[in-house]
Amino acid sequence: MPTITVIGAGMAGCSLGYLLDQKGYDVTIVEKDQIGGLLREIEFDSGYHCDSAPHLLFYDEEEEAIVGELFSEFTDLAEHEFYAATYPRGDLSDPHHYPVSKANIDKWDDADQIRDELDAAPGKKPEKFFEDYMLNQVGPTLYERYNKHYTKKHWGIDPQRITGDWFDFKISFPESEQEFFGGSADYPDDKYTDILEEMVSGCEVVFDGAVGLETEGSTIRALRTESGERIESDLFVSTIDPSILVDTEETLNYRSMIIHGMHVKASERLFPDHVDWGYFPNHYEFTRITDYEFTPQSIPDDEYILTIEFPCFLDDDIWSKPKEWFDQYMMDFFEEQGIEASLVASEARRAPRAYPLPVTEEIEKFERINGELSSYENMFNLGRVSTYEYIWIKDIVQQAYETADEISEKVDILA
Ligand SMILES: O=c1ccn([C@@H]2O[C@H](COP(=O)(O)OP(=O)(O)O[C@H]3O[C@@H]([C@H](O)CO)[C@H](O)[C@H]3O)[C@@H](O)[C@H]2O)c(=O)[nH]1
Repeated sequence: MPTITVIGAGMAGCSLGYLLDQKGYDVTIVEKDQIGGLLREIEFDSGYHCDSAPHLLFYDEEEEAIVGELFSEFTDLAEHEFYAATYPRGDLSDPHHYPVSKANIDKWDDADQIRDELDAAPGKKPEKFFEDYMLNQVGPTLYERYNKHYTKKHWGIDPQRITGDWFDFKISFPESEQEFFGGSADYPDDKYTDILEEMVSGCEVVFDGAVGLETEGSTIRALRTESGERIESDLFVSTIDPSILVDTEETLNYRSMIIHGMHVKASERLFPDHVDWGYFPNHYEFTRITDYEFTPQSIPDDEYILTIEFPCFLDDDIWSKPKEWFDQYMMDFFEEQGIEASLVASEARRAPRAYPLPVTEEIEKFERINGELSSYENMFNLGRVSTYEYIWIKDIVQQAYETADEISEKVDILA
């Protein structure tokens, strides 16, 4: 039986490791940090937990049921109707619907002008860049208030340059308030960390960082690691940044995220009762606050488990701020909002490669770097970081099933 080395133990590496182990292959997973990647829960000293951002399992039940089926092998899934709000004035007493709905228009003094702009806008049509796509649908005023600054803050790039195939999937403009993805999503009863650890229980997990490849012609012979090991294998699968593995002077940029987890005691809930998270397009350095009341843990009535997301690049000052800075930033926010809050526990989780950048130059750079990797006959890749695509858990699981099948075909050819 051929040996397979999977690089990275996040959602992509763990789901593939599980599927390959089920097929009876001898799988080694090489992970430089801990199993779970970005899905790993933040564990507070107070005994509570939350994932690092809301990682919802949303999928089309007809076309994409496989993600639900995979998770159901490890946990019960609770269906939940997720609602979001947005706070364009930065004021918690003034929630607007997210997805931004036409009903929000009445909240503005210049509602008539906004309606005129909507009438004049051409409506939804395919566009290469985010700004054009949004302006077509909502006109300049709504775009400015709800999308432009949020998008700039989230990605750190001028929205005029942001491209992608995700606009239609991520952005809608309904008549009135609706659930986040226009339908319910699942959330696991068990922790993601435990689920992913169970997924790889049949694989050998080596905790070491990958640093490069040892190759011979078009074949990879071994993975080289930080500790100086050579891990030989017949087949390799990467779920990590390709610039780490190939010999290149170029580095690939990702948008990083500090996800600040907080357990607070507070005088009131931040959002309306049915709302799970809030967006802050303007005014604050963070993009989104999530309230983890929907998780299966009993949190006292006046206590809240929150994550607050601060996007940045690795060379921005904020990336290296200590956790106390984020605590203070949020305590000031609560005070400004008239909420009396005290901190029970907190942790700042840092995700250096949270999002591939949806701009032409970076995508072209990725293609140059990844070109070398994909030229090796015994290398496969999947996952958001390694394919440099803004994809979600449902897509990663789909890729894992497809990669497992491709690997089986390859094994048959090798045999
Ligand atoms: O107020 C806003 C909010 C967003 N946008 C635009 O939408 C883009 C996507 O934002 P969002 O959907 O919040 O992005 P993200 O992928 O981080 O989060 C979603 O995915 C799941 C989860 O991470 C996967 O399970 C999460 O639950 C979702 O929120 C943004 O770039 C803006 O361009 C806006 O304009 N205004």
